[in-house]
Amino acid sequence: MAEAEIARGLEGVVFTETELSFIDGQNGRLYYLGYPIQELAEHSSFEEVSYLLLHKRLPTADELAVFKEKLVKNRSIAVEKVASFADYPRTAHPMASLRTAISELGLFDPTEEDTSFESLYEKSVSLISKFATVTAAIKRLREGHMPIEPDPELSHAANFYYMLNGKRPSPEQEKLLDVALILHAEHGMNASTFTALAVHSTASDIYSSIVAAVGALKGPRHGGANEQVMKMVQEIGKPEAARGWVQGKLANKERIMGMGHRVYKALDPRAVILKKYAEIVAKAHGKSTEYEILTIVEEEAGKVLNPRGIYPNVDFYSGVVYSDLGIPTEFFTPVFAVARISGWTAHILEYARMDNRLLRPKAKFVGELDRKYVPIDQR
Ligand SMILES: CC(=O)SCCNC(=O)CCNC(=O)[C@H](O)C(C)(C)COP(=O)(O)OP(=O)(O)OC[C@H]1O[C@@H](n2cnc3c(N)ncnc32)[C@H](O)[C@@H]1OP(=O)(O)O
Ligand SMILES: O=C([O-])CC(=O)C(=O)O
Repeated sequence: MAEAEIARGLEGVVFTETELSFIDGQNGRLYYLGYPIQELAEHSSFEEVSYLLLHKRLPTADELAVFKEKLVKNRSIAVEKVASFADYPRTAHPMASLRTAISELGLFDPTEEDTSFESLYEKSVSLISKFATVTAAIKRLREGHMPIEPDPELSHAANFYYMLNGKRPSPEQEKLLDVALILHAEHGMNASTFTALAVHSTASDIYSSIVAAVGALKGPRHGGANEQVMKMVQEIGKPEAARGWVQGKLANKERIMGMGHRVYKALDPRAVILKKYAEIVAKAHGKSTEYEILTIVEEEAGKVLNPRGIYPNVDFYSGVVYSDLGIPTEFFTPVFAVARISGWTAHILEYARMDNRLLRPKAKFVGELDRKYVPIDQR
C-alpha cells in the first residue's frame, strides 16, 4: 500500500461534510447555510442566526419567538454557582476562568451524561444562552462588583451588554454587539470547532467538547489574536510610529497579529464589516487613535504581505468595536466565545446526526524500531 502523504497542520484534509458554512477563501466570501454574511449582519440577529445554525433553516416569526423565550429561560445561573466563580483568581486569564466555569456547569447538570440528540439540543440552547451570563459574571467579579441578573425583556446582545456594563445599551450599541456576535458565530472547521468534534467523536459529553473548544479558541493563533492585536496597538502607541514598527517586525520575520488565515487568501469579509463599524465608532467617540494605527498597519504590512495572500482577518478590527462597548482587552476572546458557542454546538449536532465517527488520524512513524532496552544504571 502506498504511504499516505503528510498533511502538515491537516491542511487540505476533508474529513466530513457540512451545510453550516461555506468559505470562499480566494474571493473573501462567507456564507452561513448559504446566506451571505453581509446580509445576516445587516438584517438578522444573533438569536436568529443561532436558530439558523442549529436548525439549518431560518425560523418563522413564531418559531423565533419560541426560541428567544427558550434562551431567556436558560439565561440565569444558580447563585451558588456564581459564588464559586468569585473564588477564581483575578490573575487568571478570563478564558481560563470561562473554561473552568463551563466545566462547572457540566458538573452540576444532571443531564451531562445524556448524549441523546434531544438532550444535546437542549444543552446546546442552554450553553448558547449561558455563555453570555458566565462571561459577564466573570468580568463583574474580577472588577469587584456583583454579577447582574439577566433582564428577560432584552435581546441576547442587549442583555449581554447590560450584564457586562451594568447599564442598558443604546440601540446603536445593541446593534454593534449583535453584529459582532453574528460575525463570530460560525466558521467551518476552524481549530476550536475541530477540537469540539474530536472530543464529541469519542462519545464524550457536550461540556467536555465545549471546554476543549474554549481551550483551543484561547490560543493567540486562533481567537486569542484579537487580544494580541490590541496589545500591538498599545505597543505602537501613536500613528506616526506604526510604519516603522511594522517594517521592524517584518524585517525580523515576526508575525503581525490579526493578519493571515489558513483559508482566506484575500480579505476576510468579516474584517471588512468590522472595519466599517470600527471607523464609525472611532469617528463618533473620539477613539480614532486605535483605528488609525490599525489602518496604517494594514496598509504598511499589506505592501509585503498582500502579495503573499496575507490580509486582515476577523480579529484585526474587532477590538476597536469591543473597547467602544466597554469591553476590556482581556475579555475580547471570551466575547468571541460567547458568539462561537452557536457554531460549536451546531457542528456537534450536525456531526451527531450523521454518524459521529471517531476522529483518529495517524502520524507517520519515523523513529527507530527493535531497540535494545538498556537498564538505567548502564546508560
Ligand atoms: C479567528 C482566527 O483564528 S483568524 C486567525 C487569527 N490568528 C492570527 O491573526 C495570528 C497571526 N496569523 C498567523 O499566525 C497565521 O496567519 C495563521 C496561524 C492564522 C495561519 O497560518 P498558516 O496557514 O498555518 O500559515 P503559516 O503559519 O504556515 O504561514 C505561512 C507563511 O506566511 C507567513 N505569515 C502568516 N501569517 C503571517 C502574519 N500574520 N504576519 C507575517 N507573516 C505571516 C508565515 O511567516 C509563513 O512564512 P514563511 O513561508 O516564509 O515561513
Ligand atoms: O477559520 C479559521 O481557521 C479561523 C477563523 O477565522 C474562525 O474560527 O473564525
